[in-house]
Amino acid sequence: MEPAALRSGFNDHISVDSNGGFDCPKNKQPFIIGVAGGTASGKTTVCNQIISQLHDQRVVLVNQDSFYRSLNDDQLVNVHEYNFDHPAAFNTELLLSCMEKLRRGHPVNIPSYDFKSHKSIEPSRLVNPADVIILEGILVLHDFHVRNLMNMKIFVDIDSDVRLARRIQRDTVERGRNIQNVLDQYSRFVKPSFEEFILPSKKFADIIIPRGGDNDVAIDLIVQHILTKLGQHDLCKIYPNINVIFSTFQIRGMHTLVRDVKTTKHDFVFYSDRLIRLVVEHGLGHLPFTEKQIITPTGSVYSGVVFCKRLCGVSVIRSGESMENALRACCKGIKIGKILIHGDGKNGRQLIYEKLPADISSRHVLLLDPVLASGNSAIKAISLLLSKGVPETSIIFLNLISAPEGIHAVCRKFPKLKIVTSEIDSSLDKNYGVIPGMGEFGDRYFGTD
Ligand SMILES: Nc1ncnc2c1ncn2[C@@H]1O[C@H](COP(=O)(O)OP(=O)(O)O)[C@@H](O)[C@H]1O
Ligand SMILES: Nc1ccn([C@@H]2O[C@H](COP(=O)(O)O)[C@@H](O)[C@H]2O)c(=O)n1
Ligand SMILES: [Mg+2]
Repeated sequence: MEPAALRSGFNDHISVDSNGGFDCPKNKQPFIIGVAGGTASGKTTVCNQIISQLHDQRVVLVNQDSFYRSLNDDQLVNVHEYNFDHPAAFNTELLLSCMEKLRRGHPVNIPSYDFKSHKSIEPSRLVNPADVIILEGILVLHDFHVRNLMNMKIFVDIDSDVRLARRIQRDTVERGRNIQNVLDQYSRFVKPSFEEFILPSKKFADIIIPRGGDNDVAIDLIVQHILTKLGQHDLCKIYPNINVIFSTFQIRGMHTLVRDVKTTKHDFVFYSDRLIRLVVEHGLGHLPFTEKQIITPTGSVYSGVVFCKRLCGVSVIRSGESMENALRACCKGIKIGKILIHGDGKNGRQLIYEKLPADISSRHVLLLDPVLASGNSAIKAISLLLSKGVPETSIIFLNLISAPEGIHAVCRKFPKLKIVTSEIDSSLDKNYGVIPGMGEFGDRYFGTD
């Protein structure tokens, strides 16, 4: 098996501004999963099943229960009056600061909570940073700030009678309660708070698991999704609209050649063309299709699909023109428009020239530019397409390399378009050139350097 960095084709030393949230460039962003659901729905059970299937990954489980506020003496005397199912019962500030530290790659002490004494107890638990952090608890999808930390939100959904039966069983055996206590607490606090706070948070879930820990298929799908995300670049975890083509040694070899300053113009063009062709083919895979059955020469039925016909290319002059041949080779007779944007440095991009198909608003658009650097040119080009009536969802931006800065800029502004790239680089230099990059693509491709 290839190392993760090789599989995803990225360079590890990401450094992103404070908005991006990385303050520890060598640490990869963990994949954070929130698991909510009513009491005794099977949250802890589901999390343990996910963790056991992720065997050789670094995973930590954080329980919201650990952040219950300790009761004081007055509260302990009247413990039956206390609502443990209200958001105020938790120290959410402390939970947030612990999660934030873990997210930034720092170890953290998580309090230990005792359900019998209703207090935090010593020792606390030292939790080390991990690739996957699972936060589970009744209200983890209730608070906006907690929810915002998550890359994947799960709600465990189980019939309330089953939950009550399991809660009676668990609380009498494990939490030192008697049946009457459990039933009183349930009708007085647990059920009303479930209806007021927990159930409404279900709408924020990406995945709802019926039957909890009995749902092997759901757990298997979740594990597969996590494994896919772990093999991806951090930015793909943040922005689901980025697609980095699956890296192979062939692709790494081609990148090695086109990035090498010593590579001749002839080889640069040859290997760039090969990479461009792969990106174009991958991009075409994101277009819609319709199903079609045909008869083969053996008289058999083949259930296939028909390509999307309403599409066009738009190249950003001049480097984008290097991608036109590959697009023409894949899509016979495709219309290709052109945009010329001028501008130096970080700000100020000016549209100098445009020639676009008159009916572009009804077409899917493959926007061609081999390098996404600061994102300013891309934003100008995409804004022009939108002003022509092209829906954001109909734009696929194809490039060979992308800088994190450009990805942040484009994906934040246009969260519905797709970017298809072959590698994500480390950063931009002070002149807004991509690092490690491949130099001035247009000059190297057209031989004007
Ligand atoms: N699928 C299941 N079948 C039977 N018992 C279960 C199942 N899932 C959980 N339980 C039991 O129900 C109780 C509550 O489950 P738990 O995972 O602790 O729920 P939660 O964390 O949501 O409160 C526990 O005693 C657990 O062993
Ligand atoms: N001292 C406490 C603290 C919490 N509870 C109950 O625990 C439930 C949350 O834990 P789950 O594992 O069931 O999610 C919650 O419903 C509280 O009522 C308690 O009884 N005593
Ligand atoms: Mg639990």
